[in-house]
Amino acid sequence: MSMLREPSRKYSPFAPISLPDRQWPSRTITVPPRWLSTDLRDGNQAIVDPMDALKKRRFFDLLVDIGVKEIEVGFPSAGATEFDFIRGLVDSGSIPADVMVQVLTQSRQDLIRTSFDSIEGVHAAVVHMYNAVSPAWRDIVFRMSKDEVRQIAVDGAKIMRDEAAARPGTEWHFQYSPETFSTAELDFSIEVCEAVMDVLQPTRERPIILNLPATVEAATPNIYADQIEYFCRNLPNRDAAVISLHTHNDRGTGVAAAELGLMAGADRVEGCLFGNGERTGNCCLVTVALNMYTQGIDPGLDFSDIDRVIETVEYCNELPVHQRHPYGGELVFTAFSGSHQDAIKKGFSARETQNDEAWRVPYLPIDPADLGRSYEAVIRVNSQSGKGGFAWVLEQDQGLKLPKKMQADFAPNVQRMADELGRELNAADIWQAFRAAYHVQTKAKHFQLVDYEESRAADGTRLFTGTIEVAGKAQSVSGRGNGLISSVMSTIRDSFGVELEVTDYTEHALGAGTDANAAAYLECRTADGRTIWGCGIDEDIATASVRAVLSAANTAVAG
Ligand SMILES: CC(=O)SCCNC(=O)CCNC(=O)[C@H](O)C(C)(C)COP(=O)(O)OP(=O)(O)OC[C@H]1O[C@@H](n2cnc3c(N)ncnc32)[C@H](O)[C@@H]1OP(=O)(O)O
Ligand SMILES: CC(C)C(=O)C(=O)O
Repeated sequence: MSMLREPSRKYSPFAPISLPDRQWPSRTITVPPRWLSTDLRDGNQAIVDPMDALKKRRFFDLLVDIGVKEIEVGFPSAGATEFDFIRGLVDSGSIPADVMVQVLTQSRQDLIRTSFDSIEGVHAAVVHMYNAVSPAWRDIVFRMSKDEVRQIAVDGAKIMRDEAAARPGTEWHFQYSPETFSTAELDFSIEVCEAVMDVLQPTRERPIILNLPATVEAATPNIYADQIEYFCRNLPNRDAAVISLHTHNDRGTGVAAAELGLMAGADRVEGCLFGNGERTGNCCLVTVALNMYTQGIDPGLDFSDIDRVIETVEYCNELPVHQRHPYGGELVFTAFSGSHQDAIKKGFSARETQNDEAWRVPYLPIDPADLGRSYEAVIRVNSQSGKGGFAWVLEQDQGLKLPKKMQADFAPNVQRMADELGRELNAADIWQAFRAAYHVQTKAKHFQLVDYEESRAADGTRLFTGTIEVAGKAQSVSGRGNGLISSVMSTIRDSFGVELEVTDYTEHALGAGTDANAAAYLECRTADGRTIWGCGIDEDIATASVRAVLSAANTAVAG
């Protein structure tokens, strides 16, 4: 058994929809749809251990917190766990006034009645009935003709109508799904939906929800969009229907299909958080909503603390959210590769100076902070990384803003370490390597500042007088120069024979959160023509510069 050389003998291409004047390709999404979460139903029916009441309640509360206003809470006729949970939600008054719950049922009298029983008494509810309408299901599952399949829907609709009429305490809404819509003949789907509408008599003011599922995703998403546009254009009494999308992800394009379906005229999207659901899952509501957000549209769903959402979803589904899942995955805001890191770091620096709200950071489609993510993990370092990577980590972790040329000087140390260790380098690895390379806050083999004083002579020159430990032995030393740095340079030249010429110097204050207040960086040329760097960190900026000279001197003698 293996893949066929001629797969066309087994699989046929999906026939295109004849819609030459299709409008959806030139439309854009400008308003959010109505959202329905089916996490507690389609999501729940697809996991190994369906949620118990506690998990369902935790998930329900999360959905309410996020701002979902339509929640499919289960399949009440499936069994006592489902029924009791739903009944409990209603009886405990836990359903907010602006949230409408929905329950799913097959088109069978006993199941429909049980479904009404489960939510009767709630302020408003949607009873959602389905039956499959496409050829394979008609022929194989039901062994029924088109007329008989249409009749299943009509019979169920009548039961729904009568049950609702007999239970006046709730504002009942109806939803019908021609299951397997995406693989059914379009005109037949319309015919069945029309027959259901004839029974339920929806109006513009009290519309029916017609949910058009890609129960199994079987074609490219443009085909689904054609199907939705065709359906919307040819459904009689379209104004009395809310067109809802329910896409699965068998081809990996469930989100794309939902988006194109909205462009094609739909009003509502059903799905699950992070795409849980049958087989490859349902359309991911987080992705569709945040895709809109990145186009400047408020989706009406709040993912400001996306990690909390993930935590609850993973707990309830007992499934991990993939590390590369759009917007939520642990790695989706992380760059390991050098050129990405370089561009991202420049993007963040540009934001500091531009004072501009518009988001323009290369490689990041959304500001991680909008989702409650910190910038620290945006850049991580391994053997694929470049200067921007460790420079970012040192800046985030230690507040150090290394000059570009010093980054180049330090880079080989990081690359060597990453290659040797063969793993990601964490902030502590990089900091330790930096301290070792530049003799910072470490017991240097050669020169160690103990204390010093600086005084000004009558001629304006500066006198450095201090104690420096040399290989563990304290030595009193002094030197004169035009400024503090040059007086220290003279000292180490005269006292220790280390001749350095300063070619570059920068300093900056360190942000809150570190013990030290200032960092100084010094580029020097040695007598034998080498370019070396020193770094000094101290509470006091002047002392930081002295330390930077000694750091360079240590490097010079270390060779
Ligand atoms: C695409 C979707 O996700 S649809 C939702 C699917 N979700 C679930 O099935 C989860 C909950 N389901 C359950 O707990 C059970 O399936 C129940 C309680 C609904 C029904 O259980 P049972 O009656 O024991 O079995 P089962 O689901 O296999 O029913 C099959 C029968 O229902 C018929 N049937 C299937 N779907 C429908 C429908 N939508 N409307 C009417 N009849 C249907 C089948 O043709 C079959 O009839 P047959 O026995 O004459 O061959
Ligand atoms: C019940 C329907 C909407 C369904 O879950 C599907 O077709 O995937």
